[in-house]
Amino acid sequence: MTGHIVAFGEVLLRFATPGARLTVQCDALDMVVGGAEANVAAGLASLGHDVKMLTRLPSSPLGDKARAALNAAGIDTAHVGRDTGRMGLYFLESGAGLRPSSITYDRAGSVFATSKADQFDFASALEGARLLHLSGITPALGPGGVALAQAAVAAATSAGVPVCFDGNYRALLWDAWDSDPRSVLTDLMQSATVMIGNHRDISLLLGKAFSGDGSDRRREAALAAFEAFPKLQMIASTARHVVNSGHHRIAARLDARDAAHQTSEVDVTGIVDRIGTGDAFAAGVLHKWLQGADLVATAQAGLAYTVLKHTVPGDMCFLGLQELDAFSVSGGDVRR
Ligand SMILES: O=C(O)C(=O)C[C@H](O)[C@H](O)COP(=O)(O)O
Repeated sequence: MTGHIVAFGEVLLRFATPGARLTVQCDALDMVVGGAEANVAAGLASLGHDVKMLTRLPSSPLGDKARAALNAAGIDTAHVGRDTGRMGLYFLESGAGLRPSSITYDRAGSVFATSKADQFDFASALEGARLLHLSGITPALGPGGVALAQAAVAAATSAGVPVCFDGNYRALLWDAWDSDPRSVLTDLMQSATVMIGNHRDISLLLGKAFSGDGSDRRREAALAAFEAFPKLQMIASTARHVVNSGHHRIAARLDARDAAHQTSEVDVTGIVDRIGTGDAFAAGVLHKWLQGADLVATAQAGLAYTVLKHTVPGDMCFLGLQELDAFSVSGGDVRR
């Protein structure tokens, strides 16, 4: 595979309550490195792709920790800038059964969120790239984040690099400032070739509800998005039914302009960690899409990688090609 992928976005430290404890019951929290775009980068790097992370981190032990985690995942960090300032954090109170997990962000004023577009060398990171991946989290950070996301897609467009945009709607971030997510996200979507998002994300973008049932509703939404966004070639989404926090049923769906494919549903039980599973889905889909695979194989890879991620603690999925390929035949038994 020639050419690299650029992932642009904020890298975070996550502090999670161990087991299913409430925060009030904990004296220590588990720390891992995450962040939506870095999670996609880690998945793609683990699947054998050449991936560069374009971000900025504090010049501090916390920034060192984040950069070391990116390197450990096999991600190129040559375009990771460093500066004095704070690290973006989030706190995860882990759920169980019918009590969902909850997230508290502590990322305002981070080095990434306060960066200016001219502090990133978009042109050199994107030179020779096959894809820019970014998400709706960067513009949700505030007016500065909107400017960063706009600069990233403008640089990709002028370099002729296709854009993958993951809606990743985070109400907690958009609601923290006087934001207009619809106009910001619609503008960014004009540059996207691939969208990761479902009919609800499309409803938000287009200010329109889709009335049909199940698959029909998703197709109706996809066709409306293809009409609104002329560059868009593929929309990838999961259909997730939550039974409880340890048991979900998941299918993968891909919509192209002239065809669609939805996989059958997989029962995912004994969930170890749900965070980062949307990013693993994106990585699995992009992995196959970049190879020019058909909709069926691409949807299957997205499904397999997201299902596998539910078994991996932490934000990032480090499973490789062998695990991805073995997924459908192993049945979960020990490999010896
Ligand atoms: O929320 C944010 O801003 C983050 O970046 C933290 C997490 O890494 C992603 O939210 C994971 O996203 P999912 O794959 O959809 O679970």
